[in-house]
Formats: sequence, C-alpha cells, structure tokens
Amino acid sequence: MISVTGVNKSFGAAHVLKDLSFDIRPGLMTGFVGGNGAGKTTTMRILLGVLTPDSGSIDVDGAPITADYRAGIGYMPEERGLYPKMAVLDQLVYLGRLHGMGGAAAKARGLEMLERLGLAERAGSRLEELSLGNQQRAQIAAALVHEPVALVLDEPFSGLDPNAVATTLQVLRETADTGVPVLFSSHQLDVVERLCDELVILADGRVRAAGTRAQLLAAHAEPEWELVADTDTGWVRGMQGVEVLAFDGGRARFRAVDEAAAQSVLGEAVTRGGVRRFGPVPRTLHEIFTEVTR
Ligand SMILES: Nc1ncnc2c1ncn2[C@@H]1O[C@H](COP(=O)(O)OP(=O)(O)OP(=O)(O)O)[C@@H](O)[C@H]1O
Repeated sequence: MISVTGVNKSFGAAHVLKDLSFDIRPGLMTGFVGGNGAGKTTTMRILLGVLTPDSGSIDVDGAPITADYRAGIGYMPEERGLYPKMAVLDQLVYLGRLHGMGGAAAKARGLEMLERLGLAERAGSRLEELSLGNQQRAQIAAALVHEPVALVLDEPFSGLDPNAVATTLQVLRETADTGVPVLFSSHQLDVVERLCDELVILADGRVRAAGTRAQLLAAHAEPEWELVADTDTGWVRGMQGVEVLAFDGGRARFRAVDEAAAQSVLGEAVTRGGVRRFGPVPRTLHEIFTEVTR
C-alpha cells in the first residue's frame, strides 16, 4: 500500500497541497478527482519524486518510498512524454530497456500491451501519425510496458471514446488484479463512478472525502426520498421532520430527518390513495462531489 501522509507543498506564496493524507491500496483502482487546480498533478509528481514535498511523507508498506520503487512505477504524466517522430513499438521497447528489460522481452511485452489496447496494427506508425485517442492508448501502453509495481496515471481517460475507455479500463483492472495499486486522476465523474473502487476527492489542496463509493454515499450524501402519487402531493410540506426539495403536482422529492419520518409520508400517502412510487432516490457521485467541494 502506498500512503501519502501529511503532505504540504507551496509554490512561492501559493500553498497548493495542505496536509494531504490518503492511501492507494494494492489491487484496487483509486480515482483521484478534483476541479482544475485542486492539486492532483502536483500530488502525482510528488509520488513520482519529480517534486519534493515541503513536509509529510510517502511510504510503501510502512517504509519510506525508495528510488527503486519509484523507478518501477508506471507513470503517465499530464504532459505525456512519448516522442512524436518515433514508431510506437520502438518507443515501448526503448522504455522497457530503460527499465532494465531485455530487447526481446520488451518487444514481446510492448506488442502484447498494444494488442490488449487495440493498437497492434499501429505498432510501426510514428506517434504523430495516430489520432489523439490512439496516441493516448500508446501513452497507456508506455506506462504498462515494464510490468509496473504501481500505476499513477494523470487523466488516462481524457480524449478516449467509450470503446477505448472500456478497453483501457479492462487492461487497468487486470493490472490492479495482480495486486498493483492504481491511482488515476479524472475530471469525468461519470467515468470515475463506473471505474474506481476507491475515491479521493480533492478541493483546494485538501482531501475533502475518501473511501469507497458506498462509504462516501453513507457519509456525505443525506438520503433523499421521492413520492409519486395520482393526486396532488402538496400536503408533504406540512409533514413533521420533512423538508421538501422539489415539488411538481403528484411528485414530491424530500429529505427526512430519519427513516421513520420518511415512512410517515408513505403512511399518509397510502391513506390518501393512489401511490405510484415511493423510495429513496439513488444519489450520484456528482452530487457528493458538489456537496463536499462546496
Ligand atoms: N511549478 C509550479 N509553479 C507554480 N505553481 C504551480 C506549479 N505547479 C502547479 N502550480 C499551481 O498549483 C495548483 C495545483 O495545480 P495542479 O496542476 O496540481 O492541479 P490539478 O488538480 O492537477 O489541476 P488540473 O485538473 O487543472 O490539471 C494550481 O494553482 C497551479 O497553478
């Protein structure tokens, strides 16, 4: 497990990471979300050792991270980093060899990654000849070629079409399943919601929420309820322990102080007749994100 503990980082007068702590667990996909300038890239650069924190520590399984471990991380930097004029497979072989692989092994592994990412037929093309989405796939292959000990990917899904997102996700999931910790940042909350096991939500350089989606839902989103009836539901406004959030004739969406208050709305609705639907409304990650970063 990679643990980030109490990390602070300033650039001049700007304090951009504030006592940042979170874990990246082996075998899981951890989504790192936050608005522009929240501090995701800075955190990833600190994980990789490209930047040094002003205070705090990065540990792996309880011991300070080593240069060897960092060298084994598969990193997809925000600024990308492959050579536009070099053939895709040649770059993968080059990177594999930089990580100490033999030429034949690097070539075999590079081809395998391109195959799995649906890019095998472009192995001989120069990077600049590929579409942006395919360049992105090549970048992902580059992060994976040396059988990384951990993956740190800055916006790996940006610019990918839904099929490419699905293919990439499968490859990352298979990598995580081998016990590798995977951290990826994203602005696309719908993608993150679908893909990750754990989430770290960052705002203004602070961790605002962290945990599984279920934990975040339980901890941060007050349940909301919906009643749909054949007749006007305006009476819900008068119920005790209930706050109506939206009302539209036969439909009322409301918060209740507890389950009993919500059930009393159902009881009342039944006596009035014609209940079409009643129950908690599933909350989205988007709502939690808005709530915790407010
Ligand atoms: N080298 C630097 N010098 C000065 N300020 C920097 C530097 N790098 C980052 N910052 C500032 O630190 C803050 C966090 O930036 P960072 O790139 O980590 O955010 P981010 O969450 O990755 O944002 P985005 O989603 O827009 O990529 C921003 O205000 C940014 O301007």
